[in-house]
Amino acid sequence: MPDAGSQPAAARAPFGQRLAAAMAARGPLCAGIDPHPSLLAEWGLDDDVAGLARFAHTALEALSPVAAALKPQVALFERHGSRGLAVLEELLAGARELGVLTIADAKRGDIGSTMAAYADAWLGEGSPLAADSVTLSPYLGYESLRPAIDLAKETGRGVFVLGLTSNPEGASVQHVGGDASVARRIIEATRADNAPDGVVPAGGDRGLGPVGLVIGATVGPALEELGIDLAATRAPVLAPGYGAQGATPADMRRTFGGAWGQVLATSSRGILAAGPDASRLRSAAERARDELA
Ligand SMILES: O=c1ccn([C@@H]2O[C@H](COP(=O)(O)O)[C@@H](O)[C@H]2O)c(=O)[nH]1
Repeated sequence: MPDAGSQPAAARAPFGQRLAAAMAARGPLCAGIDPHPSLLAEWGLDDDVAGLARFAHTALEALSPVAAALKPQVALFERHGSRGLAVLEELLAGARELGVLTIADAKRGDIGSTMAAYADAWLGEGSPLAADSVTLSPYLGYESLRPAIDLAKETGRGVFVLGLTSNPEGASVQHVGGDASVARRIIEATRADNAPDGVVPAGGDRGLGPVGLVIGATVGPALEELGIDLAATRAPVLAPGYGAQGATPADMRRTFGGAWGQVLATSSRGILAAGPDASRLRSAAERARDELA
């Protein structure tokens, strides 16, 4: 595989430390790069590979200085075929050069043997699609994700496992069962993986580990209702739902309570609607970052 120009794994600090440093320096905003057909049209671009490349380049240059991380939505590159994925590779390489962390929102999940191939693609040294982290779906069981979790730890990268998603349909699977809910089991499973040297810390220690969680900003009181102690997991929390899906900073502070320091709020359409002008795009991201902080 061609080398993607990344640092050797040995020289890379653990993902949790790198993310915490980025959040301390730039605030708790992750800017989503979601080139929806409707946004391409609003930006005066064609829904083709050239339009996609222009969109990705503009978003990268405008948003990198103000976001702790960028989150390209993989599906919106995949819909352009192999040339769309080539644009994503260029975007990931550009983010590395600009020193901004990336979260490939691919939501991968499969039996362990296939999961190892997904891990190689999104987290492997020298893979052209390697990002700093990738989103994973635990529907086949948390342990089926092991190859990706282990590779993330080895390479100083991270994963974000779907816990409580922001869409209204998620509750019918994730919230059922109270204390024994799927969401609670998945979320609690991250705790052991985020414990340094296998020691599970007492609640209150906020040093972030490599295994993050996706918890929607829209889930309201679900964490409390399901008896979930997010702070004890030391998981970085990627929170979609802020912006276009309606959650406000006040909603998020109520939802995440004492775990707020772990939360990286992500917004895509809410920021991207300000394009294509790069300075307006950057201002929209700055406003989002400031109201979150
Ligand atoms: O529970 C989830 C998991 C992932 N997402 C993704 O986040 C962005 C949200 O985009 P907005 O335009 O800010 O609504 C998008 O890429 C989703 O696929 C999510 O929304 N909810």
